[in-house]
Amino acid sequence: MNKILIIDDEEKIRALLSRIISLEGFEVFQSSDLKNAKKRLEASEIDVVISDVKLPDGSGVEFSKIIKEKYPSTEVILLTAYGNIPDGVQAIKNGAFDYITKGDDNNKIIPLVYKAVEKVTLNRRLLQLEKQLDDKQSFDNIIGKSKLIESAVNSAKRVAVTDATVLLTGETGTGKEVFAQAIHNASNRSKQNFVAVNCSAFSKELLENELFGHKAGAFTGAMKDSKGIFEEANNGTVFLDEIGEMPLDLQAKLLRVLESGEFLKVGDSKHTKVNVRIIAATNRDLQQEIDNGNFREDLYYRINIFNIVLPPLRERTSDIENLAYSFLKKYTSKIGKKISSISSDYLNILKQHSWKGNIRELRNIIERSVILEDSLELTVNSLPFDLQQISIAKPSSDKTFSAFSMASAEKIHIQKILNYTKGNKAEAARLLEIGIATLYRKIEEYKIS
Ligand SMILES: Nc1ncnc2c1ncn2[C@@H]1O[C@H](COP(=O)(O)OP(=O)(O)OP(=O)(O)O)[C@@H](O)[C@H]1O
Repeated sequence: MNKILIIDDEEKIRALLSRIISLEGFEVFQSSDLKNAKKRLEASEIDVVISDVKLPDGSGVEFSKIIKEKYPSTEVILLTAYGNIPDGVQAIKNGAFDYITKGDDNNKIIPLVYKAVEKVTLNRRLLQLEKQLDDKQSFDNIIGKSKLIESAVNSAKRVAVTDATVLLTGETGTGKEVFAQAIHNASNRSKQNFVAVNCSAFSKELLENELFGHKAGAFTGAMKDSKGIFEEANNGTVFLDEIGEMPLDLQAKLLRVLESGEFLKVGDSKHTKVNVRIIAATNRDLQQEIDNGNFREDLYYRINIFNIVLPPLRERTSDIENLAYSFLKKYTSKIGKKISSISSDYLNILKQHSWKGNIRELRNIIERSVILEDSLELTVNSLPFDLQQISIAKPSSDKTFSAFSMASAEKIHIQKILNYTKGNKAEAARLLEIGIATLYRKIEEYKIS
């Protein structure tokens, strides 16, 4: 339901406008001043603001500028006083959609609100398309030269040009969505929509509505027919992320779409037919989910026609440096910093970390470092504290040992005790229950300063 905010300090005008606008099926919010209006705008996505010019805490004309800067998709209609055209003109210069004269143009309000709402829908669609262009993924953007990733890319390229259903499996952040988009963009459907839905992000009812859409009157608030993702993506690709989380009865409906291309919108009695390619992804073991009774076996065989396994980052550490440099380039240009290299200590730590969040985690760590780093090189200091701890155990040039060896554990322990005793070696030897000569020998061996 579209949301309209009315800002006017005259209660009668607010109530009148609110009544006629809500009768059209819009959700209306009211505010008597700019302070509360700002709070309302922050609380939920408002489509159209109808604002008086003279308000107790400022001018509606100035406020339209602020709204357009902060919420570019929202449209503003100004209510100007009779004969005060300059206010209206200035408001339009500030980005307002239009203005109407208070009390004089009541019959113009509803048509104008409809036009403004239509413009908001266009604004949002445009923003979404711009975002898609920005994020346009192709196989060229997939970074990695390791055997595992190269084999995944080769399989994906080969299946892209067919119309086969693809199942992408891999831990979170391994690039399943990136691969899905690259497959779509390399397919014959690339000029059509690619629509992604995360099956774990909705309740059963909402997911059904999201996927299949609804007929007007299907439930309270369903004022108009609405298209679901399958209709939006007609002739294109639907990406079903986290398919393992889909409720069982929706799985049955999905199976029907896969088999016949048909589905029922919520509240509809007629089937809708579409032509979509499905790419599904999961980080779950679907075989296990079948055994546990959470996933339909027939659906599994229908989607598991071509499976591509995306490797976790810890199994392709040779790609970490390239990925890190590519994120460094991205974030230095975004944030406007001139950091051009990454220290070898920093890279060593990246190679030893376990990367449970995979590439997404690596991307976030580099972004954080670029923000925090004061020098022209990414250094260990800009890493989160838990990663910095790995540096204590980094391989030394004279004597190499892994982060998990007894030697490195011993070195870390001795270092901690010496820190605790503030460098007092006799006290440290006592706490470590070793002789002072042994402690000196170990300090030298491990090059502890
Ligand atoms: N090979 C790659 N090269 C460059 N960037 C990548 C690569 N793979 C993934 N990324 C980046 O990593 C982040 C996570 O990728 P993506 O969302 O595709 O992962 P996912 O497996 O779908 O995660 P989830 O299971 O949590 O949905 C994105 O920012 C993406 O751009």
